[in-house]
Amino acid sequence: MRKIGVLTSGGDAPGMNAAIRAVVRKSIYEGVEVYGVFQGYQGLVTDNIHKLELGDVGDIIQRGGTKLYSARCPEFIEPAVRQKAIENLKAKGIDSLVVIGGDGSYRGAQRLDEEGIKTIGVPGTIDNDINGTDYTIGFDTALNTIIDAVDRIRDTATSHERTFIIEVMGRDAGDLALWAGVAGGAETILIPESPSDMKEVAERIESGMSRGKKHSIIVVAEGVMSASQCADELHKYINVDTRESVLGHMQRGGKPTGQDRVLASRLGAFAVDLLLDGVHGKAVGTENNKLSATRFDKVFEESHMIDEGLYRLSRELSI
Ligand SMILES: Nc1ncnc2c1ncn2[C@@H]1O[C@H](COP(=O)(O)OP(=O)(O)O)[C@@H](O)[C@H]1O
Ligand SMILES: O=P(O)(O)OC[C@H]1O[C@](O)(COP(=O)(O)O)[C@@H](O)[C@@H]1O
Ligand SMILES: [Mg+2]
Repeated sequence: MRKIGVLTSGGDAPGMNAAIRAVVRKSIYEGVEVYGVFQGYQGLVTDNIHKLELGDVGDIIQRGGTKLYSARCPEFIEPAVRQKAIENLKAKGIDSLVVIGGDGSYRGAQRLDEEGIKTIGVPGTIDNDINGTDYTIGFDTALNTIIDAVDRIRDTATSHERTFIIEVMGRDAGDLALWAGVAGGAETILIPESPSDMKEVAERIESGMSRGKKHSIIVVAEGVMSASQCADELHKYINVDTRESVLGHMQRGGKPTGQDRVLASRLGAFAVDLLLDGVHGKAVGTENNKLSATRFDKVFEESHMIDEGLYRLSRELSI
């Protein structure tokens, strides 16, 4: 009988639990034993690996975070450390692994696959910074959390006639900032993929003020600069009353949206299907809403791109 392991790694993302549930239930449905690795790659190394049953993943589809816990395990880049992980898996007869995580986790997954554990990656990160999928699990939930925050901040921005600078997560990617900025009607969106000139930002705010506009919302991706740096930069060109809001980890938690639950369920089950068909060394995703699988080396070939058309639109709609 084949045995499949499953782990979550890197930053937790809403919908990871739904993905774990899908991997576990689909494996058992197919007559395969499934093992949960607790604490990501760290748990592989410390042998924190336990058999899971149907009931172990009951009542989690609606929960944020990850029942298997997550970790960042920098030492996993060392071949000797990974060897220990592989020995732990093989000792339990586990030859296949589903890694639910982000781009960093995929690097570890690729290494494990090359070193003899048949591995499939499932994209779980709020950042939406992975090639080979239209969306990552957790992005939609984080996006909606940010939109809610922007809407609330807008009330105060309007009432007090202030400029608000809202810093959002995304690591080196601007997707969360771009999508939340468009959906929240931000006047300015600053993303790493398209460097902005702060003088021009100040001029746009000034031109809005000359038309009678009294408040302004700037959404800045953490990959560009912090909210306080952004305020300092802005004040070099314009004298406006600013307030900064760093949304932080509230963006990462919370109940997954329907989109994220469905995406996670589809991708988790697909990962099991692929392993049972003998496919490995790939990451699953959806492209144009169809299930897809992309070799890890292809996923890493190019850096993640934002939707240029959406960025252009954001500029056109926020004059
Ligand atoms: N080059 C690499 N080789 C092996 N493992 C890696 C590599 N890069 C990252 N990892 C593992 O993946 C983990 C998660 O990566 P990280 O970038 O923190 O999060 P995410 O997977 O969400 O992007 C790291 O803590 C490390 O254990
Ligand atoms: O929780 P930490 O370790 O402070 O990390 C913060 C980072 O994690 C994220 O929330 C998610 O990133 P990953 O999915 O790559 O782990 C980033 O947006 C952010 O930069
Ligand atoms: Mg990442």
